[in-house]
Amino acid sequence: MASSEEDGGGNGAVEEKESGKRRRLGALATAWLIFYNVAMTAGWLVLGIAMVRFYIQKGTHRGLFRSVQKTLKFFQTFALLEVVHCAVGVVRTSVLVTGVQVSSRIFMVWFIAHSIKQIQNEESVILFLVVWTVTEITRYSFYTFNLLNHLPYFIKWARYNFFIILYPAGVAGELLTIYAALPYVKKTGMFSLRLPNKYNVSFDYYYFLIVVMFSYVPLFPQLYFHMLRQRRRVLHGEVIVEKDD
Ligand SMILES: CCCCCCCCCCCCC[C@@H](O)CC(=O)SCCNC(=O)CCNC(=O)[C@H](O)C(C)(C)COP(=O)(O)OP(=O)(O)OC[C@H]1O[C@@H](n2cnc3c(N)ncnc32)[C@H](O)[C@@H]1OP(=O)(O)O
Repeated sequence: MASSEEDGGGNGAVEEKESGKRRRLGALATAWLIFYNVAMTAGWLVLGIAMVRFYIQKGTHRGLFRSVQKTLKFFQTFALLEVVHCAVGVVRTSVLVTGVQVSSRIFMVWFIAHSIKQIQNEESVILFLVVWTVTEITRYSFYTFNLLNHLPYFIKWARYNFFIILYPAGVAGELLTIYAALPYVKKTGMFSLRLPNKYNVSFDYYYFLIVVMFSYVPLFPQLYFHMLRQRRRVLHGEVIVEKDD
């Protein structure tokens, strides 16, 4: 059942502050954000439906990534605009938090799943694909309805509760996928630069991937706690003082 904010889902002072912010956001920026969020909701919905149809028709996850990869690559890469939105001040979100979130996704899509065909049928790939899809359908529909000032409470609730389980599940899917890629990367030496070479620099993608895996340890809790703070602010009306980047 959908009840809107106006039905009493929110808190008076917070709503007044929100609508003040919204007024300051120019009409053009709002129109762009509505277009962007509708397009992204539609894109991730198409991806979700394609995954369900694939699984029903084939009865296996093997080949699923291959069949949806074009849609995934397009919409996940399009999400780079989110960093631009923060940077130019169209949305009031930290460039750093959004940048880490988006760059880790882009990295997974292009430098892992796209580049290493041998791991595309891993269950962990399906795990992060399903998790991302549920997250993004919820998140972009939340932004869309919010901008239209008709936010059904269950979408708001889903946006600020699903992540509690989905975030660790997505991270598990991503880390297991990188882990599965390690033997192939080590064997082939892909994306690596060995000495001697004319630039006199060496780079080992295998060790780079290990560093990326370890970087989840300090970075993921920051994103998770950021979302927990947003949850308290939006669902319980707590005033949170955020540090500027
Ligand atoms: C080069 C190699 C790099 C490797 C790096 C390795 C390190 C990796 C560590 C990190 C791991 C991340 C793994 C991740 O991929 C796993 C998953 O995603 S699993 C799925 C679960 N995930 C989630 O639920 C999080 C999804 N992501 C997000 O929600 C955002 O990206 C995040 C930036 C985290 C959210 O923060 P934000 O502050 O934006 O939250 P809000 O939604 O509350 O928004 C704040 C205000 O901004 C307004 N806003 C934001 N975006 C829009 C938009 N598109 N349209 C309109 N309005 C927008 C929003 O309404 C809020 O406004 P207000 O303050 O007025 O209420």
